[in-house]
Formats: sequence, structure tokens, C-alpha cells
Amino acid sequence: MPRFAANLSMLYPELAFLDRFDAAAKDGFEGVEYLFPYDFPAAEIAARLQANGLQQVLFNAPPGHWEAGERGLACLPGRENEFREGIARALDYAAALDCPRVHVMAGLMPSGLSREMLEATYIHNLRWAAGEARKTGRDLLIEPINTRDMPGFFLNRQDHAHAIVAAVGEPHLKVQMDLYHCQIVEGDVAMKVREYLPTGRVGHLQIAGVPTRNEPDMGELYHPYLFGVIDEVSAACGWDGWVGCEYRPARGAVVNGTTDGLGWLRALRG
Ligand SMILES: O=C(O)C(=O)[C@H](O)CO
Ligand SMILES: [Mg+2]
Repeated sequence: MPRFAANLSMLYPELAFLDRFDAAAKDGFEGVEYLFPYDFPAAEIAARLQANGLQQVLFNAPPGHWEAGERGLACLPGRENEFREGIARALDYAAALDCPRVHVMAGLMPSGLSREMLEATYIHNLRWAAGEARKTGRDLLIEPINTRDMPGFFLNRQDHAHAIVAAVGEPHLKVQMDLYHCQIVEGDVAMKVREYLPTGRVGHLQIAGVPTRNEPDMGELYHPYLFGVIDEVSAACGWDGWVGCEYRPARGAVVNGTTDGLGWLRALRG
């Protein structure tokens, strides 16, 4: 069975953010991920992790003005200084939370700029950032995201993400392979897991039911089969990453809604 991490930005929506750590541990999770820690002192989050015996496995670098609709700065010409400040801040939090990886969002394509210019900026920024991450022994991740959920997002496909990682040429830059986005944009998910996990360039996986982004036992993907593929490929190539449960509980923000929806995980645990 893969190692599953609870995504605390989506799971346990009825609870205050800091109380979600406790809930995830009670449900048997050993790792957590979420979008952003920056509203809280790192020490406060570290205390929640420690109190619950949880590992912080992933969070995101500052994405620009999230509330104003921005979704990352990495491909945006003219925002390089802000991008670098954000990476420095993220790596400080990663050190305090003992988190081995940070997701760096590409950004939305601004009108009037060529793809070539955005790609050049993206590679330049990521090369600098991955070098900073290397100094601290952590990985930075880039994630292809579907444009139905995030119209205009620069990075959408696995092959593009892997080409970017190759162009950057830094071993501390990897791909965050979200099978939910992969199914929506590309399909053929099991074969893509078989193709990309053995490359050593996938730093993290994420899952959700497609198309509603609810529990993985809902929708068009049959996750027990995919978990078997992940297990088989991991055993063969030594991949030892986490699988983030990045879905919105179908029961919504109700007491025990997330826990009640974890039947798929209880079935795997047997
Ligand atoms: O949306 C996703 O799939 C993510 O993993 C991001 O971290 C945030 O958009
Ligand atoms: Mg994701």
C-alpha cells in the first residue's frame, strides 16, 4: 500500500486549520501536506506536527497574490525578486517544519507575452531556486495542473514538466504528479505512472476522484488498480515518495465528514 498523506487544505474542512493535524493523526495518517503555512508561526505548526507524530511532507511556496487570483510567479517576467523572496521564505519554513519538499507553482499566462518568453523565465527562475533548495538538501516540485480548474495555468502536461526539469538540469527539481490533473488533461494514467516513476524525477504523487475531486472511490478512475501499479513500480524502481490525498470530502464541511469518507483507505488497510 502506498504511503498516504492527508491534504489539510482540503480534508477536515469543518475544523480550524491547526485542529486538522490532530484529526488526520486520529484517522491514521502519518504525513500531512497543505497549500500554505504562512498565516501561522512555523513553531506553532511544528508543535502540532510533533504532538501528533506527523511528518510534514509538502507545502507550497508563496504564490503571489492568491486572493487576487494569482497562482504562482515562477514563469512571470518582471516578478523575479518577489519569486526569490518567496523561495527564501518557503525554505525557512521547510527547515523549521523539517519538510523535504516544496511545491513551486508556475503561474497563469499573462496576455501579450509569448510562451517562449514565459518558458525562458520559468527555467531561469527554477534553476536559481533549485540551487537554493540543493544547499538545504530539499527538493522543489513543479506540478502540471488542468486548465478546467485553473484556466491559463502555464504547466499542464507531464511531458512538459519533465522537459522543464531536464532543461533546468538540477537534481533537486522534480515533478509533483497529481493523477487527478493527469487524468483530466492526458488520461492513460497507469501507463504514465509506469513511465515516469522510474525516471527518479517524480517527487510526489497526489490523488482524487475524477471529475468531481472527491474521495478516490468516486468517479472514473479505479484507484485500487492504480495503487497496485504504484506499489509494483515502486518496488521495482525504489520510489519511496508519498501520495497526497488532495480531495474535497463529498460530505462537505460536516462533523466526521472526512473520516466517514475514508472507507477507501480502511479497505486498503484491511
Ligand atoms: O491544485 C493542486 O493540485 C495542487 O496540488 C496545488 O498545490 C495547488 O493548486
Ligand atoms: Mg495537486
